[in-house]
Amino acid sequence: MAREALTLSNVNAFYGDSHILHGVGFALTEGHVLALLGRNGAGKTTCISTIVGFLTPKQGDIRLFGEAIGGLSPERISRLGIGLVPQGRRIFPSLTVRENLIVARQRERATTKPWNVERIFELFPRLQERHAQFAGTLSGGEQQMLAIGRALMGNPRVLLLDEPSEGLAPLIVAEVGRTIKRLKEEGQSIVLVEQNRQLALDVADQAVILNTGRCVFAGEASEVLNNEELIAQHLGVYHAH
Ligand SMILES: Nc1ncnc2c1ncn2[C@@H]1O[C@H](COP(=O)(O)OP(=O)(O)OP(=O)(O)O)[C@@H](O)[C@H]1O
Repeated sequence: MAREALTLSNVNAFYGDSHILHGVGFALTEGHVLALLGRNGAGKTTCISTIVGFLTPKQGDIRLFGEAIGGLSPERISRLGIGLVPQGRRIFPSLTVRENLIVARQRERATTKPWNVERIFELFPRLQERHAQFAGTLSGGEQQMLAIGRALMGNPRVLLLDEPSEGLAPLIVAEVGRTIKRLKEEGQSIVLVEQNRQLALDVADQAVILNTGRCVFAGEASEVLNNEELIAQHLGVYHAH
C-alpha cells in the first residue's frame, strides 16, 4: 500500500502576532506530485517555510514518513530528507555550476540510486555544457535547473518546489514540467507550489488549495481541473498564453 510521505495535521503558524496558517492539513502520498495552489498571499510559501523548519508551527503535527519533524531545525529536517527548491532559486552566483552542485551534496542516505553530479548532468545536459560557468551568468531557466539539481544532491525523500516556473518563458516552463514528470517517474515524492495552475495540474496527482491560510480543498488534481466554481472562488482567473 502507498505510504504517506509527508503529512500535515492541524498546522497553525504565525509571523509574530499574525496568524497565517489556520489548521492546515494534507497528506502527500509516496511517489505522487501534490500541487499546492492558492492566490497571492494565501499562505503557500509560509506552509513550505513551516515544513522546512524556517518557521516553527505553534500547533499541529508535521511528519515525514511517519517521523515527527515539526519544530526541528532546518538542518535536521534537511538531513532527514526534505529538499527545497526555494522561490527565487537562490543559487550561488559566484560559484560555477559544478561547484554549486558539489556544495549541496549531503551525507548519503541509503537510497538505491543516489544523485551525484554525473546524474544531474544526465538529467540536465545544458548544465553539463555550462559546468565551468559562473552560475550568476546562466539564464533564468538554467538557474532553475541548477536549483533543482542542488536540491536533488541531498537525495530528498520529499522535494518541495516553490514556484519553479516564476519568471520563465513558456518554452522553459514546459521544460520544467517535463523535469517534474521525469522525477516523478523515478519515484520522487514532490510538493509543487505554483501560480501557473495549468502546469501544476498537468503534472500533479493530488491538489490542495489554500485560501487565507486555510485548506479549502484537498483531493485529486483532476477534480480541480474542470471545477470552474472552485477555480473562480479560490484561484481567480488564469490567463493561458
Ligand atoms: N515575513 C513575514 N512577516 C509577516 N507577514 C508575512 C511574512 N511573509 C508573509 N507574510 C504574510 O503571510 C501571508 C501569506 O504569505 P505567503 O507568502 O505564504 O503567501 P503565498 O501564498 O506564498 O503567496 P505568494 O504567491 O505571493 O508567494 C500574507 O498575508 C503575507 O503578507
